[in-house]
Amino acid sequence: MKTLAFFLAPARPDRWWLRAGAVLAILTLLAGIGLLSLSGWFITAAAIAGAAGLGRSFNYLFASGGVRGFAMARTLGRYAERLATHEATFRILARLRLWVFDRAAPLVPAGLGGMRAGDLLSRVTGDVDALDGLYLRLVTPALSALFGALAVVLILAFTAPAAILPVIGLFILSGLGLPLLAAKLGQSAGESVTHSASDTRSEAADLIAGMAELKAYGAETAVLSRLDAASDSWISGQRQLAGLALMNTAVLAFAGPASFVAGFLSAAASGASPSLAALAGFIAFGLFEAAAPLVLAGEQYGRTLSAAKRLKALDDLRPAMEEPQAPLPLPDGHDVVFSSVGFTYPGGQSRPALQDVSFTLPEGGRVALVGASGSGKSSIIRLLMGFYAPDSGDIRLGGTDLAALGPARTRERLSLVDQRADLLSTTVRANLLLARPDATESQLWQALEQARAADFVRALPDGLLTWIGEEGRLVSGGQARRIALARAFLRDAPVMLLDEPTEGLDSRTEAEFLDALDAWLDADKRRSVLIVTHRPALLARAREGLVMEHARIVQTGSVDALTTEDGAFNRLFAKRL
Ligand SMILES: Nc1ncnc2c1ncn2[C@@H]1O[C@H](COP(=O)(O)OP(=O)(O)OP(=O)(O)O)[C@@H](O)[C@H]1O
Repeated sequence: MKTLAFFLAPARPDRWWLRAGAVLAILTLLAGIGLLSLSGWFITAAAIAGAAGLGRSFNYLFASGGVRGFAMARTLGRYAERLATHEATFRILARLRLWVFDRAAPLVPAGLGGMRAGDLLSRVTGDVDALDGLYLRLVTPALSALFGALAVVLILAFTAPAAILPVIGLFILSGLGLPLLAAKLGQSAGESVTHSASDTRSEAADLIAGMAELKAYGAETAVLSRLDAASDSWISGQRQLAGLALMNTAVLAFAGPASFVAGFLSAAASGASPSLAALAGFIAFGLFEAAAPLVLAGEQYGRTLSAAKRLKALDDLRPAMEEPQAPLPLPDGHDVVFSSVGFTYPGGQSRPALQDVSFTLPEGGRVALVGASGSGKSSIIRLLMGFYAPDSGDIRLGGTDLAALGPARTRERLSLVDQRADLLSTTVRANLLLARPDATESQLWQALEQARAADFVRALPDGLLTWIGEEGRLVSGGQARRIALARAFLRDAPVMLLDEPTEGLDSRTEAEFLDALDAWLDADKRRSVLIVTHRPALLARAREGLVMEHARIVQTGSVDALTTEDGAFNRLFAKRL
């Protein structure tokens, strides 16, 4: 219950829609009770009056007007209630989706807190949707059932008091007992539906993302069989819930008339006239309408609760580096200083990724970071980008500790291009605008010119508006890298971080990429670059070199000096340069 209560808070901004929905639901229920009881009483009384020959003295007009009034109120009320509650629910769910995204986004650089991408997708879609059970089927129907029951007690107190106990007793059984039973019986099936839906999406996402590799190794059968198992379990959970729904429908179909009989007989037994006994019976039958949505809420309870738990779990995950409460303003300078930085990946091997790492990337500096695979080069970039926080030592930008600036502010001064050149599956233009949403057309073309990408973008079928495919698969690796570089130029942050940016490119494309970079650096002498590389061509463009071995910086100096010294650098590069 605490978990569900947590999700009432996001409903606050739409509380007036919910309240309007609840009031309309109560009015609709009362109109339904009025319609059934008045028409039941009217028919019985008219029949008795007719049989006794009192037809003319009976007030048909009053009763038939009332029946029409209630019928119209009920129809209009139901329509307006659906509008209000659905409006509220869709607004709340839209806000919840953003809430999930806001919780997940800071986790992304450090790996989604152990979640799979499909699992996150399932939380944003299926789990958020399942919470409609809370707003639509639990809160409003429970309120209307409560008020409906109170109104019925009041009416019966004046008409057939003896019927109060059996009618309310039966209503408690069907409106509280049955939903609780349904919740108990449906809990494990509901949980299974939530989890297996997520597993199915995760397996499907993995299958699609890795289709080429899986096909190449003939390994798709294993993933397909996991997908089959997850989807079988999803279907079986849904089948159990459908079975439960069927059973509840049957019980409800029996309980409705039973309420009528209980109301009628108890009123008649206490000496009420046949028309008043019929009134009591139909009141009980009308009130019974409020029980059905509660039973549905009970059926869905397991699913709603497990979805709420999975969403709440996101709130408990903390990003590896949190934003400070009050981030300091960005300093004027942007020299980067690592001082005795130590870092071990959370949940990774206990071996540190960085140990006692100290170096400076001064304004205007061009520093290459080299070292064997796994020595810790990319970890330096990840810490500087604020994806993780150092365990010891500190990192400063323009003299201010990154912890005090926070990752978001720090990144305003940094641009990152790595070998994956992460491009979104959208147009060239939209990819560029990520770096500067208000960039003009001419600024976009200028950045493309700078990155030596303008010619091929012009030659694309729709130019800037060409869709570049999933993760940029419809452009070549070199073109994708140059679009990413143009994006970094457009951002115009003074510190450029390049992680193996030309890996996999031929030497001509690599030279074009580096010429573009050189021209950008030369245009403002305060611009600096840190290049992680194994490639001699990139080293030639750097002035300083840092050599890493086993998580430590073991050698520093100008690239020329490093090539002549007998040390770690030469062990890595001497043969290649
Ligand atoms: N997300 C992670 N979780 C746990 N350990 C990690 C993670 N990323 C890297 N490591 C470990 O940290 C160490 C340094 O990795 P890092 O990626 O910084 O090396 P690198 O020098 O950039 O290697 P490469 O040249 O192959 O990219 C390695 O031992 C690696 O296994």
